Amino acid sequence: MSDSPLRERLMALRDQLHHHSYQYYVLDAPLIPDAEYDRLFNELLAIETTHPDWLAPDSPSQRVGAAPLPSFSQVRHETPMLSLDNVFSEQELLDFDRRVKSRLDDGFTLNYACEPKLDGIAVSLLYVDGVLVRGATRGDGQIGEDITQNVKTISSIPLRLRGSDWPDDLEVRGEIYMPRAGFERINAVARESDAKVFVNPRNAAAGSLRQLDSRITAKRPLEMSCYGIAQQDGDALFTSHSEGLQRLREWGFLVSPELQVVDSIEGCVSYYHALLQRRDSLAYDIDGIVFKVDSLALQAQLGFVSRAPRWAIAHKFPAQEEITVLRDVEFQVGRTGAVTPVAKLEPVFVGGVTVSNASLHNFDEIERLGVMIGDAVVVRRAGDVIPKVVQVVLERRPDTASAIIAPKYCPVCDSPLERAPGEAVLRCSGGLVCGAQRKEAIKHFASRKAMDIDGLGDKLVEQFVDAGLIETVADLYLLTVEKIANLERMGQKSADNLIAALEKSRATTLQRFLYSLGIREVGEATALNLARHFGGLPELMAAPEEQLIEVEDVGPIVASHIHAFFASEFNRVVVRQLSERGVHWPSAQKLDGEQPLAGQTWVLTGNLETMTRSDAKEKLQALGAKVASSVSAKTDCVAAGTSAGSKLAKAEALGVKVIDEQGLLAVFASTGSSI
Ligand SMILES: NC(=O)c1ccc[n+]([C@@H]2O[C@H](COP(=O)([O-])OP(=O)(O)OC[C@H]3O[C@@H](n4cnc5c(N)ncnc54)[C@H](O)[C@@H]3O)[C@@H](O)[C@H]2O)c1
Ligand SMILES: [Zn+2]
Repeated sequence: MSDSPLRERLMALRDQLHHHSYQYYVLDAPLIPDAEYDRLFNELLAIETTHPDWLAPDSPSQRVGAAPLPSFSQVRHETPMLSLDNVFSEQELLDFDRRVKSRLDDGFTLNYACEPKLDGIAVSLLYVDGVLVRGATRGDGQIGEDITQNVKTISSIPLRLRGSDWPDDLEVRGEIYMPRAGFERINAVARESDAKVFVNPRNAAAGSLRQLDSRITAKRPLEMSCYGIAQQDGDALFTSHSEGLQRLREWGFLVSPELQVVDSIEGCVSYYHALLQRRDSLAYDIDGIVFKVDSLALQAQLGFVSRAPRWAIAHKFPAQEEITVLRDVEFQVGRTGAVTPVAKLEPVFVGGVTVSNASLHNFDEIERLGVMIGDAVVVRRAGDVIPKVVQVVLERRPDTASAIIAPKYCPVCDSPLERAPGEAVLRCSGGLVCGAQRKEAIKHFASRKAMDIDGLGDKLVEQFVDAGLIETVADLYLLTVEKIANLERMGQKSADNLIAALEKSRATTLQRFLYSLGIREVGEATALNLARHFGGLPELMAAPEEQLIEVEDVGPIVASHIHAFFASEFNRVVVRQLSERGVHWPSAQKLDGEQPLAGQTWVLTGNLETMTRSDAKEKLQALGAKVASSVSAKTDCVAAGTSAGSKLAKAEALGVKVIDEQGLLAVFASTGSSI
């Protein structure tokens, strides 16, 4: 390459890096992942190293951070706040060690302090006479932002120092960060309320800290870990960096418990590997390790270059966020029928593994991200959580990008998908017909509070389904000892027991049976209410939604789930087969015997003296009656208190039986029900 295209590249890199620094440092709105920024930065460094004459004072390589936001008051740092040089390989780390040694006068003892490199934002705290007087961001290294009110809200920052041996003026430096759990929590809340979702914990920490209203900062889960003291002229309180950190601990600061001092670069290498191993299990994000020459005298010999000290180096970990291309979106059906969009990615190495699938949560998330097929996206894999698409790199969207279309039918069973109003999740309406939901449906059917089939655990259900012995819950009642005795881990005795348990489970109650069908949002309590209300299955299956809503605790959503379940031909067949294969329960008549008012519809109106309307309603329901809110020809009885109005009139017009409060009390008394 001739000089001029290379110089053009250099200029383009400078422009890009300036732009991305501004987005990252000033606006807290990075457009690309750090790994991409680092690649561009290193490319710039490489060009500037081979062409030192092209170096310019305003090159990103010569600068720290970016200018502070004008909305904050400015703070001038007495001692500049610098950045750190990075290395990405062991070889480069060894080179650093050689450079350090070559610059030191003979006869030195070289120890390194090793610390995690927390991924947050650099902050300076100023204490005068032991009292916190100022907090500031790094800004461009010379001038930062005054965030005193905000740092005061962070509980790990002492407002007053402990002990008494601190210097009159003390400037402490450290990193304010957001632990991962707190980050997940505030993002979950933000998603619910359609507020700003942060890309990563570092971005969340920066956005939370640089608030003009400190009450917002106070609500954010921030911490500060301290890693240094700005050097003051003359006063030598201690001789090493690690000793200084020890003092900071005594004065009440949080200093990383991972701090270690080693006596060789080999020690640094082992420290790096040990912490990299534990990276996922730490409570916060770290993006590498910082190694510092421990002796303050040796640090002074080494000094600084424009943007970083010569006595420290950051050894970066593999990136937890990378840029890749979204090739396609696939839809997976989970065990509850929830359909999740899964991003199919150009394979990319991120968070220590090669990732080719990532979660997109649901359609709300797809809309929030504004992501399209073909987009360049940022994938994040941190901790042990599944990789996620967290951002679209809009500036790299190709012309060919295409919208992600929500499927209308289940990719597994072809049943229509539905999305309840206000819900982000698409669901397969197939119920038992859906292969994806089948195993879970059968496990639920067999469980203790459902059909209570003793011995039919999750493993066995999977085995039966995988062996093709059963497809639906009704098939369970076609199993025989001969069919199952030869299965792996089964044997004659277990087979006998299981068939006996199946036989026993045939006699059940309507409530259990309804619960066991696994209709969405029909738990035990709702199943009981349904059984009481309708008395029999045919009545329930025939009930329109308006009638279902009359059942206690059944709202429009549950009613629509129940209705949809029984509207499915497949489900109706399974229910019929279950009945044909011997599943039964006491009939409504029998229930009538237990519940004196079963099958009756009552209406309450007017004011009652001796009880509240809701007490009366509960009592009637306990006796088996359905309590409706309006009178019709089907109403069996109206209990009218004083000042009853239109309902009473209607009852009289229709010739429906009417009783007063005394009459109602008499009914309760005669049924042995007390109030
Ligand atoms: N995505 C983007 O668009 C974009 C833009 C600009 C910068 N960046 C990222 O920002 C980083 C560069 O920023 P930088 O100049 O702050 O440098 P840096 O983060 O690489 O290193 C210096 C910083 O490390 C921090 N640090 C954490 N633990 C420390 C410890 N124990 N001792 C000393 N310092 C510690 C301090 O805040 C210090 O200022 C890179 O990772 C880069 O990718 C990204
Ligand atoms: Zn399905």
